[in-house]
Amino acid sequence: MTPGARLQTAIELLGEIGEGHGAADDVVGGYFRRHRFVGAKDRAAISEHIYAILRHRAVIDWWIRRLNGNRQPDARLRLFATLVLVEGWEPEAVARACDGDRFRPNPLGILEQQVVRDLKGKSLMHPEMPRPVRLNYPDWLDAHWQELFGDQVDAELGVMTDTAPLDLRVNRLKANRSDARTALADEGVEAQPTPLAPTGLRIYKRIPLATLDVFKSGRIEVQDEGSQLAALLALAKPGMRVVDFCAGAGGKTLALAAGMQNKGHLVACDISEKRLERAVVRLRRAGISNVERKPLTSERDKWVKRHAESFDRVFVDAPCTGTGTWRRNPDAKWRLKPLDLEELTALQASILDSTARLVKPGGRLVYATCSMLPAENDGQIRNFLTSHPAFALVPMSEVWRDAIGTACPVATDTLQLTPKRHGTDGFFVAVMERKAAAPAETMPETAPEAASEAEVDAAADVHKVDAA
Ligand SMILES: C[S@@+](CC[C@H](N)C(=O)[O-])C[C@H]1O[C@@H](n2cnc3c(N)ncnc32)[C@H](O)[C@@H]1O
Repeated sequence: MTPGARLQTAIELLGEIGEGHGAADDVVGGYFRRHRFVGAKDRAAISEHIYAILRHRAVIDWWIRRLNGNRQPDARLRLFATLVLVEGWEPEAVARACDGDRFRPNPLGILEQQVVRDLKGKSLMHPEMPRPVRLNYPDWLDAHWQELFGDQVDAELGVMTDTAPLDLRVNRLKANRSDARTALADEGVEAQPTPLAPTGLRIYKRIPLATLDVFKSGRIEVQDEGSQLAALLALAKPGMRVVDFCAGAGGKTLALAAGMQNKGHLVACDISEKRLERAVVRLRRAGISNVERKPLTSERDKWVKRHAESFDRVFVDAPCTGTGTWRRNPDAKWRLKPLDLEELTALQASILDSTARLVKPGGRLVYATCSMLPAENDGQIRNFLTSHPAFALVPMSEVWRDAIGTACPVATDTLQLTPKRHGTDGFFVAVMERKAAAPAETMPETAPEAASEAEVDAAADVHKVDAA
C-alpha cells in the first residue's frame, strides 16, 4: 500500500467507528480479517493512524476548532491534524499522500490545507486547554475523576492515553511462569514477570500471539494483570462450587478453573449465549473440564432462585463503563454517556442483589469491574452492604495475604488498581462474605426448590466442555 492508501483506509475506518458501527478494535480487526492481503506493515501503519486520533481526540478537536472557526471536525480533518501534531508529518508530505489518485484521499481543501499549515511546529498541548481536553476525556466525567483522584487527576488520567502493554496469564494447569517465559523466549518473544500477579507475563511489543506454539498449546492466555488478580482474589479452591456470573467469553472462568485445579464445579453464566459460546474453544485449549455453561434470561433468572445458598464463591465481573481500559479502548470514552452510567449502576446493583442469594453461609461474593468510577465501585459496595446485612466486607489486606501472599498494594478494604499506580488496567475488586450464622437472605415468595445434583449434572452434560 502507498502511504496515501493507508490514509484512505484509516479515514474510512474512522468514519465507521464514528458512525457507531462498533468498537474500534472490532471495526479495525474486522477489516483486516476481510482484507487478508493487507500486509503487516500496512496494518501497523493504519492502526497507528487510527489509534493516535482516538487517544488524542479532544486535543486534536480543540486545535481544529481554534484554527478553523468552530468547524465540526470530521475524520479527514482529524487525521490530517494528527499526522502533523502527533506523528510529525510535514504539511507537504500530507499533500503528496493525498493526490486523489486511485485508493488515495482526495486533495486537501482550502480549510484543510490551512489547518495543516497552521499546525506545523505546534506542540500538542496548549496552556489554555481545559483539563478534560488536556487529558482527553468527556467533560461530564471530570467531577467523577475529581472525586476519586483529587489533586492526582492529571497524573492518573495522563497515563490513560498511553498504549497498554500486552499481559499474558500463565495457565497453571499446563505450565509455571518460568517455563512459559522460556517457551516464549524460544519463540523469540521476550516477556517480563508482572509485578503483582504471580501468574502474569508482560510483553511490550506487538506479537503474532495466535501463531505461537506456547499459545496454541494452552499454556498462556491474554489477560490484563488486574483481571488476573481479581480472579486470584476470589480464592476459588479445588472441590469448591463456584459461579462466574458474568462470564462473557470466559476470561475469568479460565483463571478461576486454573485456581480450582480443574476440580469441583464451576458454572459460567451470562445473558449472552453467543459470548459464552466463544469460551468453548478457550476452555478446550486450556485443558479445562469442570465448567458448565449456563445462559441466563436475566440476573433474575429462575436458575438463581433454584440454586440459593449453594455456592462457595460467586464471582461477579459486572458489566461496567470500562473506564479502566481506556489505554486499550480509547474510543470507548467517547461513546460513554451519563445515562449509560446511570443504567449500568442500576444493573450492577440488581446483579449484586440477585447473586447474593447464591452464596452459601461462609461463602464469598466477589465483585469486580474494569472501571475506576466510584459510583460503580465503592459506592456500589456501600449500598449493597447497607441493604444486605448478612454480608460483611473481607478486608483486602486479609484477602491479598491469603491469595497472593505479598504486601497488599492498597491500604483500603477494597482494591482499586490504576494504570498510574499499579501498571494494570483500572480494576476494582471487593470481597464480601455471607456471615456463617446469619439467617438466609430474603427468599422469593415461591418456595425455592434447590436443584438436585442430578439436575445440575444434567445441565452440565448439555453444556460441558470436552477437555480433549
Ligand atoms: C465485563 S464483561 C465480562 C467479561 C468476562 N468475565 C471475562 O473475563 O472475559 C460483563 C458481562 O456481563 C454480561 N451481562 C450483562 N448483563 C448481565 C446480566 N443481567 N446478568 C448476567 N450477565 C450479564 C455481559 O454479557 C458481559 O459478558
